[in-house]
Amino acid sequence: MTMKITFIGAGNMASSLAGGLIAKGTDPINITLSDINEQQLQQARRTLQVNTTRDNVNACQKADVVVLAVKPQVMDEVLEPVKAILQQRKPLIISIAAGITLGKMEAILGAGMPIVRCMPNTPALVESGATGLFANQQVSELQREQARSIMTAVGLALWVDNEDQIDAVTALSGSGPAYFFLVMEAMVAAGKELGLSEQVAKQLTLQTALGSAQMAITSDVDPTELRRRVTSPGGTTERAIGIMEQRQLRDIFKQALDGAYQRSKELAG
Ligand SMILES: NC(=O)C1=CN([C@@H]2O[C@H](COP(=O)(O)OP(=O)(O)OC[C@H]3O[C@@H](n4cnc5c(N)ncnc54)[C@H](OP(=O)(O)O)[C@@H]3O)[C@@H](O)[C@H]2O)C=CC1
Ligand SMILES: O=C(O)[C@@H]1CCC=N1
Repeated sequence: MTMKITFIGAGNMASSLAGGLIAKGTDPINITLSDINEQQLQQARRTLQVNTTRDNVNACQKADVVVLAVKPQVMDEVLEPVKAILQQRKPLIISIAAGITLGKMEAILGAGMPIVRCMPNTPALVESGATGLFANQQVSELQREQARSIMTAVGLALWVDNEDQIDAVTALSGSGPAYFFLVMEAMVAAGKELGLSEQVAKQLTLQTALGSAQMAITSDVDPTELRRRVTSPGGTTERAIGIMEQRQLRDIFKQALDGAYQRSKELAG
């Protein structure tokens, strides 16, 4: 379906999403990126050949879909100046901002606006993103399909059952890439301690992460069983996993995700 899409905010996430859409066949002529930062816009023009502007109101003039891709902390100041044009035209609004609730956006923009709140993640940049979406009552079936197709262009996109679950998605897959990167950092450092060069430790770590994710995704077997198959009785993995369990790794993840979930709630302001 041909639609004109405007991104307000042309940072990491907007350029990943726009890049994914273009890779999947959207003509860059139908994409506009609006930002206060000229450097971001220059880069977008150079790498994506999209339309760019520093005028958010102008960027909303012809859009069928407006993606809000600014930091949660500036959402109020971004929405106030565009609210009249959005009210007049009622495009589909898709917010990717962490924590900003539908209620908050409806309160600023006024009633009757179709809004999808969603949470993608940075692997969208390599078309391997994971996104949770939730729509308000004003979003039509066609608009639901538009929102889903935008997010599917950069990876997996799943509707969740209620808005609260978007905060859970934020804690799980929104922030999730950082958890895996931390594990990679820790494994490379530990490999170095055991005498491997940085380069070898890094290559082996990254390939192991990729292989494990590919196995878990492509196999019918769940991660618990896949782990069991690596863990020979009395072997090396058993020793390592035993230490992780003893150090309460599961509890650390539980607390960490809970912290991210609470922070998502706080960001609503
Ligand atoms: N990074 C991530 O992993 C994820 C982020 N998100 C959400 O996506 C949103 C964007 O994040 P991200 O792309 O990382 O952030 P970035 O900081 O990379 O991009 C935001 C852009 O918005 C610009 N901006 C600030 N004020 C305005 C304004 N008034 N009008 C237009 N543009 C403006 C910023 O300019 P300047 O830099 O000059 O301030 C910046 O270029 C956030 O709300 C975040 O919660 C969602 C999922 C994952
Ligand atoms: O850390 C953040 O607040 C954003 C949202 C999810 C990933 N990055």
